[in-house]
This record gives sequence, structure tokens and C-alpha cells, in this order.
Amino acid sequence: MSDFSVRLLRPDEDRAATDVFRRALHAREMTDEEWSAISPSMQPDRGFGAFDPELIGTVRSFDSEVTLPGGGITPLAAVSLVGVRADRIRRGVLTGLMRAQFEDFAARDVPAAMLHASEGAIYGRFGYGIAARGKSIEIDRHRARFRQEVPAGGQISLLDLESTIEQWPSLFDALPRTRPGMIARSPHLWPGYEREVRRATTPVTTAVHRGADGVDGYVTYTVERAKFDAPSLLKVQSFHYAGPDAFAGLWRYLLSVDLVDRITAEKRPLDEPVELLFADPRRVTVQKTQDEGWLRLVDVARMLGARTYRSEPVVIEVTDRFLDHNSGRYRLSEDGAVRTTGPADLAMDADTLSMLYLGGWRASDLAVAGRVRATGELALERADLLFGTRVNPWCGTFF
Ligand SMILES: CC(=O)SCCNC(=O)CCNC(=O)[C@H](O)C(C)(C)COP(=O)(O)OP(=O)(O)OC[C@H]1O[C@@H](n2cnc3c(N)ncnc32)[C@H](O)[C@@H]1OP(=O)(O)O
Repeated sequence: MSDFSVRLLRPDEDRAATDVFRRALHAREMTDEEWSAISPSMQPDRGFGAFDPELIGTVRSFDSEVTLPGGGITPLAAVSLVGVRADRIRRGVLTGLMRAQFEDFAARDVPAAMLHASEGAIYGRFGYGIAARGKSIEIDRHRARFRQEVPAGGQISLLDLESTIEQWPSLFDALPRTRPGMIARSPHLWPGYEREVRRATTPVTTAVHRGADGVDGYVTYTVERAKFDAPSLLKVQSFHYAGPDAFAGLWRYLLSVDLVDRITAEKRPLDEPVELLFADPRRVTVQKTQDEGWLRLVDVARMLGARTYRSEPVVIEVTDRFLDHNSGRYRLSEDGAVRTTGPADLAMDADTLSMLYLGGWRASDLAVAGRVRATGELALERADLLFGTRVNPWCGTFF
């Protein structure tokens, strides 16, 4: 551990901290113009810096809330802008920043945190686990034909770049966040999205779907084509909808766009049945699956009590090496969660509990990987049912 101290950043230090993060990701420092566009995204009192005495590392968060299995909603810290100066890595700087951030979450009564990781080996030690996964898909547009029974969808209207930027927040906020893991978008997130789409080199279009009850979905996309007669690619940038009509209607629209050969969409929910819209499901290929949201239960007792459970009771023993007060046994049942001293059916570390929590993994699969230790098959069977959710978890928001 080297000699450094961690404290909240002052507003006049936010730009330097953002540059520390950007340099850590091998991106150049921002120009004055870029900083003035992005500075409204800095939520006050949510950035931490490590100093030795120079600024050598940083973490940030944005206030949000997350949908839980059962439909409950709880406050969430959306963690981002994590970086340590390359000449100060592997000396415990991130560990110190994480500790300060968790203490801050606890002081503000924020029971959970989520992040998108640059690398898969960084955050498990801090109790974050892969709670949601996504799939990246590609569609062969010329050969994909809709099945007859797929809903026809409603009306589509198009927004250009400026109207997209103006209407994005209200479009997103009006849609239900039904999947476990979906988060509210803080006003501090939109300046970053605006910056991204303004940097696009081809036109940004949003197709808004209107069903019987009004606007119920939208998709934002760009179309890329290297030259006039080259194959072209429609890239879905974001896609949100309230139900099957909007889902089908928006996909029907995307498949109807002229001069497009392939369509790609990244990090979609694992169980989203895009391929089942088509007569030949093989016209949709999964390019890869990857972690889509890392969750940390900062207050395990509160979070276990905030979601619902199905099936017979199970006692779990949690070992939390980073936030020891969470370690202990919890009895989970349809009636809720309580601390207990009774014998445990399953044992796991805090990061593995995060993986189970939103229903993204089955306890029996985590046992196969050695992450869950169980008294027997019956305990695993019960845990599979107990944590199981009707739909797969998905965050759906990048930050
Ligand atoms: C949410 C986001 O913003 S994701 C973006 C994260 N940022 C980046 O990827 C930028 C580039 N990387 C960095 O800035 C830094 O390497 C960080 C932030 C990932 C890690 O910072 P460090 O100060 O080096 O971490 P720290 O010294 O506290 O490491 C703690 C432990 O994690 C391990 N660790 C840290 N980074 C990594 C990594 N990238 N891969 C594997 N292990 C890692 C360390 O080896 C150490 O292990 P030990 O306790 O067994 O010795």
C-alpha cells in the first residue's frame, strides 16, 4: 500500500479527475469545448479522488434506482469513471477509493451499486458480481422474413439528431422498467449520450412507435456504409419498448429500412426472442454474450429483504471479505429475509450472491463452477426456484 489519501473531489477538480480516468483508458484529455459539453454530467459530491499529493486516481457515481425481482425499486449508485494513473497502479489505490465509496453509500443509505466493467477481473474482489448478461446479435436483413402471426405494430414516426437529443429523456422515462436490473437514468447521464451521438459520422435517427395507448417504444440507430455500393450496416444504438406490439413494430420498421444489408444490436437481454420473429430463426446470429451489469449489495440484509422469493425457504451463508458486517446467515422465504443462526443450506461469497440476486444465474450452475457450496441437491433445487425470476435481468443503460 503506497502513501495516499482519499477524499471527495471539489467541483474545480472534476475536470482533472475526468482526465485521469480518460488517460487510464488511453483516451486523450478533453478540449475546453468537450469539457463544457460534458461537465453538467458531474453530479456534485459523488466523485472521489486519491492524492499523493497529486491526483492519482478517481471513482464517481450517479444517483439512480433499480428494479428488483418482484417489482420493488430501491436506490442505487451507478458507479463510473474509475481510473488510476498508470504510474500508480497495483498499490491499493482503487481499493482505497472503493472503500471510501462504499462508506459514502452506507452513510447516504444507498443499499446497492452497479457498474459496467472494462475488464472482468477487477471488481469481484470488491463484492461486485455479474448480475446481468447481454447478447450481441446480427440479422441478415435480406433473408429475414417475419412469421405471419408476428404483430403488425402501430405507427412509426422519425426523429432527427436534434429531436432525438431533445426527446430522449422523456421517451425513456415514459417506458416501464420491467426487468430486474433496469435503472432510472439520472439527468447527469444524458450529456454523455448527447456527446456520443453528436460525434456520430453518419445520421442518427430515432424511430418512435405509437400503439393503441400512445407512444410505447423507440429505437435509435445509425447506418454505416463505407462507399456508395458497399454493404451497409444498421447499428441499433438503443432500443426500449413497453410490450410485444412495440417490440414487433420497431423490428418490422428496422427490417424495412432501404439500403441496409445487416443489422446489429449489442447487449440485448439474453431471453429477448428476436430470432422468433422470423420464419427462419437462423437469420439472427448471436455474435457474443457478455457481462452487462455488475451488481454490489452494499447492504446485504436490506437488499435481501427488498426482493421477493418463490418456493421453499433456504438459509444462505454469505462471506463478505470487503464489507464484513454483511457476513452471516440469512433465511430467505416467501415471507422475506431475516438474519438467522440456523444451519446453512448454501454458502457463497458476496460477489456470487450478487450474481444470484437478480435471477441472472441458477444456484446449481454456480455450484458446478464451485462458487456455491450446498448441503445437497435439494438445497440447490430450492435455491434455483427461490431466486428464479420470470424474465432475465438486464440493466439496459450504459454509464
Ligand atoms: C466502472 C468503470 O469505470 S470500468 C473502468 C476501469 N478502469 C480501467 O480499466 C482503466 C485502466 N486501469 C486502471 O485504471 C487501474 O488498473 C484499475 C482502476 C483497474 C485498478 O487500480 P489499482 O489501483 O491498480 O487497483 P488496486 O491496486 O487497488 O488492486 C487491487 C487488487 O486488484 C487487482 N487488480 C487491479 N486491477 C486489475 C486488473 N485490471 N486485472 C486483474 N487484477 C486487477 C490487483 O492486482 C490487486 O490484487 P491483490 O489485492 O491480489 O494484490
